[in-house]
Amino acid sequence: MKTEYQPLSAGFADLLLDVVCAVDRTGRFVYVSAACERVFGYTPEEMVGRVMIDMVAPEDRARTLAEAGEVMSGKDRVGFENRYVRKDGRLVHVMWSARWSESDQLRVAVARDVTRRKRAEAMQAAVYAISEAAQVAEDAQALYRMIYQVVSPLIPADNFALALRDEQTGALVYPWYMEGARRIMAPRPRSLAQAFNHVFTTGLSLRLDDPTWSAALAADMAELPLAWLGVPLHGSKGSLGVLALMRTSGQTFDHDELEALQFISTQISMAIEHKEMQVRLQRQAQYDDLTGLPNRALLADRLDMAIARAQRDGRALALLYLDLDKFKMVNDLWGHAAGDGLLQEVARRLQKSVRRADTVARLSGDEFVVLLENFEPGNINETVQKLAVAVSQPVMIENHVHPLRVSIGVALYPEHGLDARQLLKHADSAMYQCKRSGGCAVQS
Ligand SMILES: Nc1nc2c(ncn2[C@@H]2O[C@H](COP(=O)(O)OP(=O)(O)OP(=O)(O)O)[C@@H](O)[C@H]2O)c(=O)[nH]1
Repeated sequence: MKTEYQPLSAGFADLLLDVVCAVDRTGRFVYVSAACERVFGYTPEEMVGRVMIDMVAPEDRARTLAEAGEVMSGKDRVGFENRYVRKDGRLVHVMWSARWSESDQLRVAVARDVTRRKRAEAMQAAVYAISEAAQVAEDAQALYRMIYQVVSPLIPADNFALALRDEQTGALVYPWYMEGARRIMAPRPRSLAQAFNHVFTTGLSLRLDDPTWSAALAADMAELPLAWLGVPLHGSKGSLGVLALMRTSGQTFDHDELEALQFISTQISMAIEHKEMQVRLQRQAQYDDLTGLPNRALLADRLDMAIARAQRDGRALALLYLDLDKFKMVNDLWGHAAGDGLLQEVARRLQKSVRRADTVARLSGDEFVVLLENFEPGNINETVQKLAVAVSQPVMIENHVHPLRVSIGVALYPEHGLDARQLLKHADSAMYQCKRSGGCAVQS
């Protein structure tokens, strides 16, 4: 039975939450239902007559035209997704159901806003990507870059900056940022630093569209960042720093973007903390806490590599084993802290006496090793003498001049050994011989 009742003509289309639309052969909208204003930001009057493809995000245009071709060839299509640029400049993710009406010579379609679902999927993927980055990033800088690569497609901005708490001073430092054409981070006006500090000290997110902040920025810089979004990074032991995005295009950040950045910042904080701990542990495993010099483990690695290079290039290397004479007396007379200070001073003196490419390591207590690469064996006495003189300068301890002496034993590659163990053993026993004989400077 044919009914006279025509639902669409009764205004039903305008009650739908999805957008109903029709596009003619030339690609222009000829009809759009009222929901278009919610989805695209344009009223039906503003949309009708416009060329559909002009409203599609540029990156999605080619495949959108291909899809339109499929529909016009008579295929009913459901589930195609693309992005439109809304009137306010933001992107909206749309899922389509469309078919060609031969009688009307129109493409008729229903569009559903799937931005929220897309965002939720993107957030999940971002959280996963960041936790993976924390595992695979080689160092902190690599991790910061990966964080940027995850965040930037999620919340587009032309400036991105990570500000982190400096362990020594407790103040914010800026270890990583990415700038757009209009540079903001490098000049870093005072008011911008204030915005970072505000988020850092309050632990609260900030969207910089507050007119008082903007005025302060305007006074500081000619090219004002019109939008700034900063979220705190909370670590397990307090504030880690701030992650901020800046737009100079005039487009502000919306509440959804603030929420997205806040959501992902938890994962970012965990990743940064994880990496910081890894770096600390790595450092502790390779360096001596007191002097900052390479420890026995790192020396072993460097020595192996140096021997391999010396062997390949047919060059010599020298290993000097140093032990302070009567160091125990310093501890006994002036206390352990004074002894520590003296060991640090010896480390400084040794480092100043060799080339940057050479290695000065602390093995334990008052024992140090110096590894000299590309060494001319004929210069050994002169070199040892130079080091002995540098180390043996008297030190001031609590306003007393304390004399300092050192025993040094030398091993040369390949003369005294072909591997690390042989060389260390030779240099060590040469040093003991030196010490037993009452403090000679050179003994190989
Ligand atoms: N202050 C300080 N002392 C240390 C540290 N590590 C080891 N020592 C002390 O350094 C001393 C090293 O021992 P020895 O090499 O036998 O002392 P020495 O008086 O130099 O003896 P000789 O080498 O025979 O002249 C010991 O008293 C250790 O307790 C440290 O990190 N700081």
